[in-house]
Order: sequence, then C-alpha cells, then structure tokens
Amino acid sequence: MHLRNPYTQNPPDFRALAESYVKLAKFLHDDATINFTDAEAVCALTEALLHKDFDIDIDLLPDRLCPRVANRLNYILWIQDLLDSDSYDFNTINHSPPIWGLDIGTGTSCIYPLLGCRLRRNWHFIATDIDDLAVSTAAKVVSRNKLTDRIFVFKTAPVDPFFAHHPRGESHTNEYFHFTMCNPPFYSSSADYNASQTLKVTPAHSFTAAAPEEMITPGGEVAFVKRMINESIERFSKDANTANTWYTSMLGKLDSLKVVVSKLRKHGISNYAVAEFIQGQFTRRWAVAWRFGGRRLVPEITRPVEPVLSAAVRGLLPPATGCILSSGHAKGIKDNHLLDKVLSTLKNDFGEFIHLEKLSQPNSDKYYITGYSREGNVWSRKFRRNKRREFEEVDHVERSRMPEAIGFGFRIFVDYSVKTEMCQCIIHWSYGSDPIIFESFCGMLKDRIQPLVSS
Ligand SMILES: C[S@@+](CC[C@H](N)C(=O)[O-])C[C@H]1O[C@@H](n2cnc3c(N)ncnc32)[C@H](O)[C@@H]1O
Repeated sequence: MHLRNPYTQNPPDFRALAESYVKLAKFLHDDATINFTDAEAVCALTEALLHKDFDIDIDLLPDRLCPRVANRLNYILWIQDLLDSDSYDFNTINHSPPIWGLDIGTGTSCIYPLLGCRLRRNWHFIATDIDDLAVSTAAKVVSRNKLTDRIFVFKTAPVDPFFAHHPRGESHTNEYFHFTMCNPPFYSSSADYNASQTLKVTPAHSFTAAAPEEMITPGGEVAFVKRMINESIERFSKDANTANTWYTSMLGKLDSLKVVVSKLRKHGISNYAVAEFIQGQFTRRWAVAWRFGGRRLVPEITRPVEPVLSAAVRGLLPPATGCILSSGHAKGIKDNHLLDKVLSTLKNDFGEFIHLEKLSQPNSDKYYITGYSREGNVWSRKFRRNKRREFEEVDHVERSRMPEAIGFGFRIFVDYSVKTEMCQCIIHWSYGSDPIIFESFCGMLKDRIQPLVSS
C-alpha cells in the first residue's frame, strides 16, 4: 500500500462502520466481518468507508464495478506525490489552485474525482466515459456530493481522442491538465477475462461484479495505454505547453507494465515513474506515469525504498534522480556549515555557468543548494570556452528567473546526524533530459565534495 494510505496501519473496524452506516449492519457476520463474495455486502462496506472516512455520499450499483477504497486511494496518493515533487523546488512555479486532472473511464462511481477532490481542495476534474450509465450515474453522484463546480462529467465515444476534453475554454479553468489518470478495462475479450478467472489458484476471497464494458476493451489494457502514449506524444508535438502534464494509468498485470515501460523507453521518454501497490495477500496493481518536460521527480519516487518493490518492477524503474556525493564520519560538523563550504566550492568552480542559490527547505530550518544552467554538461572545458561570452551577456536577473528555460538543474542537501556523527551530502536531479549528464555531473562532484566532509 502507499505509505500515506490510512488503511495501512488502521484496517477498518467493521462494527464501528456498521454503527455509523446502518445499511452495512445486515451484512455483518460474527459482528466483525462481511462475506466478501456477496456483491451487495461489498458495496455496502465501500459506501460505509466512503461515507465515514471521506464524507462521500454514494449508492453503488451491485452489478457494476465496486471500487475498493484502499486500492483507489493508493493511486490518488501517488499522483499527489508526482505533483508535490514539482512544487518542492523551482520556487518560481506557482502551485496554488486550481489543479486540473482528467479521469478517463470514470465509471458509475466516479471514484477518483470524488476522492481526489475530498483529499485536496484545489483539485478539479474532467471525468469521461463511453458508457451511458456510467456518465449519468457519475453526474448524479457529483451533484449529490455538491461538487458540480469541480467535477465535470462528459460522455465520449471509443474513437474519440482521450485528451480532447481538456478544460480549455472554461472561463475558470487552467488550459492544461496537470495530470491524467485511468483505470482501463483489463481484458481484451470475454475469453481472455474468463481464462483469467479460471487461472486464479487462490480461492475467491473477494468477488468482483462488473459489466463487460468495464472489464473488456479491444487489445486489453496494453492497447489502451499504448494508445494513450501515442496520443500524448502527438499532443506534445503539437503543443509544447503540455510538457508538464503527468500522463498516468493503473495496470492490472505486471506483463502489461513491462510492455508499457518498454514502449516509453523506445520513444526516448526517460521521465517516467512506476509504482507497485500490494493489497493484502492476493492483489497487486501497478501504476505508470510519464511526461515530456524536464522537471524530474524526487528520488523517493523514482527509486522508492519503501514499500519494497518486487525484483521484476525494480528492473523497470526510470533513471535515478538522486546520488550520495559523500558520506562519512564528521564529528561536530554542522550541516549548514558544510552546505556553505559546498556552495563556495561550487561557486568557485562553476559560478560563471551555473546559477547557484542557498534556499530554505520547506517547513524546516534547514537549507539546500539549488543550481541550474541553460544547458547540460556546463562543467566540460569545451563548453566553458564556447559559452563564456554568451553567458556573460545574460544579466543576473534573467538568469535567476529562467527555470523554464534551463537545460540542467539540481539540488544539494547535507544531512548530519548528531547521534551517529555521520554526514551525508546528497544531490537530486531536478531538471534535464539526459540521465548521462546527471551521472557525469555526480561523478565530477564526488571528487570535489568528499574532501570537504573528511577535512
Ligand atoms: C475498469 S473501469 C474503471 C472505472 C473506475 N474508474 C474505477 O476505477 O472503478 C473502466 C471504465 O472505462 C470506460 N471506458 C472504456 N473505454 C473507454 C474510452 N475509450 N474512453 C473513456 N472511457 C472508457 C468503461 O466504460 C469503464 O467505465
């Protein structure tokens, strides 16, 4: 589960839920559980959770897909992580409201827009579906929860471009999506769906009622997401302003994730992320996200330490965006003091070509160094020779306001533990398109920074 998922540490107390949501009471067994193979009972439990924990008022349809709350939350929390990763640095970027998301295939429950809006007050959604019942039911639940000014439901056709219903034109909206999300139909045919059911070796711990149009699409989830990748590339080629949109999707099979990541890599899209959500003993889901712009994700997302990923998923991770530049025993050293030494070394060696600043870390009394340059590889001799004159012509004010025009950006942090007296200097890659440039920058910095820690 996602680390911030509230159900990780606190599984639902069914008895308390039934007290707060009477409809659940009749499905309670032994006062403490429900029969998970009974679709009506699972719907009542889901409604109770949404009601109690998220103030969402909904009547789920027992013959339609019943969204498992913990599972849907994992995906929403991960998207929050992707967006928050941007707002850490690039202090000129304004991440205040509104944030716009597109939910492709919102279903009868409209679950992602509802959860997303309840968790973040500045989130807004366009929600689409090709199914009449999904569109009408979703629109009703949005209105029932008084979210008609933040969630807009549209009917689309299977052949319509996925990203056509963007908020442009709405007077109160931003022109571009900050993110798109989707829980696509998994299977390519009824035969494929039936085969997957027979293959299940575990007993049916939980029953999934669903209409065929919710579970089946030509080519299955792989074809669906491949189409999304193609359309996102086309969209970016026509409009560079879409560079910072996070395109994302859930995937129900690990094999699908492998195919999707391989397609991203084939198209040279290195700015992507993958996640694995493990739910109980039997359910695993994966998520993938990609974008075209240069803003890079924090290492906690590109290389998560927790939750521990399976070996197969580790092989699919994007290029690293973090590196330890130096680590050592540094008795009595203060982290800000070391950061100043690092800053003056960097200024001395690269100050002409890299804009360097010491900034305070959000919600902390600690500092970090932010650095960016118009181009990558500015530390090579050849670059310096060619660019010195050109760079001098750009005045300082312009340099300090140019994060959107940069080619390479990074942040440097120093962490000192009083208890262990160990000190670490860490670099995060914050901007750029070429992982090799980041690697080579790290290699070069290690030689310069290690002596500062040990001296
Ligand atoms: C697996 S369900 C997901 C429903 C909901 N988002 C959830 O997670 O519970 C997939 C949904 O995608 C819709 N769908 C299928 N093809 C679509 C398309 N081309 N555009 C938009 N929605 C589509 C289906 O009608 C269905 O409601």
